[in-house]
Amino acid sequence: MAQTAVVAAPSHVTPAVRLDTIDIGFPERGGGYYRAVDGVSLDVAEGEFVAIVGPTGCGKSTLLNATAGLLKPAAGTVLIGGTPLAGLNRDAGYLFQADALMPWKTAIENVAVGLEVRGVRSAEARERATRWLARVGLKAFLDRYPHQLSGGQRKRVALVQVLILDPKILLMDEPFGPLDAQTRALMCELLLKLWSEDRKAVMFVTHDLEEAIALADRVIIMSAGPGASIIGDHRVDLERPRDPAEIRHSPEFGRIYKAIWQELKTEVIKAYEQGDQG
Ligand SMILES: Nc1ncnc2c1ncn2[C@@H]1O[C@H](COP(=O)(O)OP(=O)(O)OP(=O)(O)O)[C@@H](O)[C@H]1O
Repeated sequence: MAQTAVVAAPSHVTPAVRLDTIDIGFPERGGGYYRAVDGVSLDVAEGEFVAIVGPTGCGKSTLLNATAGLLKPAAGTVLIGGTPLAGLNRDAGYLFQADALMPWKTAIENVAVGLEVRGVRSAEARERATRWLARVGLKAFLDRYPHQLSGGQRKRVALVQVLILDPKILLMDEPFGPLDAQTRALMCELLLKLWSEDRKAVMFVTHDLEEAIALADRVIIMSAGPGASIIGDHRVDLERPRDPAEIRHSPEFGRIYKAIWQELKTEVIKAYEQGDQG
């Protein structure tokens, strides 16, 4: 581990998320078993923004799925606010690469529906959805259907669809992956703005190391699978509030990037070599 590495939060503070020595695997065709992640421990403090990077197929999504309660580890425990997770994680909001907008509902309906399902009156749900959509610059697009919105606009709707439910934990899996570079930069800026107004614990999976450093308080590096584990844990001590586009030009950013990339590169090469052999 590099010098910038940090250890878990002090033991007297209950983390928002604790992955305690978890193993996760999948049955393979023909009766085998693929051990995806092996002995992973990770604490995410309340209000902390943690980015997870690692070579393709190493198990980043698998870790998020376990934290969401969508996957049960073969061994180890997922603790949410100190309580072992059983079933779905109701404290978490999940944003995937592909958004979960319903094509037959307008932007406002897509955002309000989550509140309505929780018993909020329709008029109030719509009022709150309007406020949220206005916060992300979509007040003029309330009645548009998803196919009438740009990729970036749809992503903003998807983001507020999750945030309106006020989850304590935000799980984001390559959320800006399909967007063009400029839209992606604007989404990063928007995400940091919203997060700084109401700090949630965030686990953010990305392939983009620059994005990880620009956004996060800590960057976690996973090794190549099978049996992937955490091999690096770097604190990102860049000032906040940050402009995620501007901060990339600072010398401190360059130093952090270099330290993390040195570790990550080795794993990326390993994963490619395994792919070539496979
Ligand atoms: N349902 C499943 N059944 C069998 N194998 C699976 C399943 N889900 C994931 N895997 C395997 O587990 C490993 C980890 O997958 P995962 O999607 O978590 O990786 P990742 O790091 O998120 O990948 P990427 O960066 O490419 O999105 C991969 O080898 C994948 O093929």
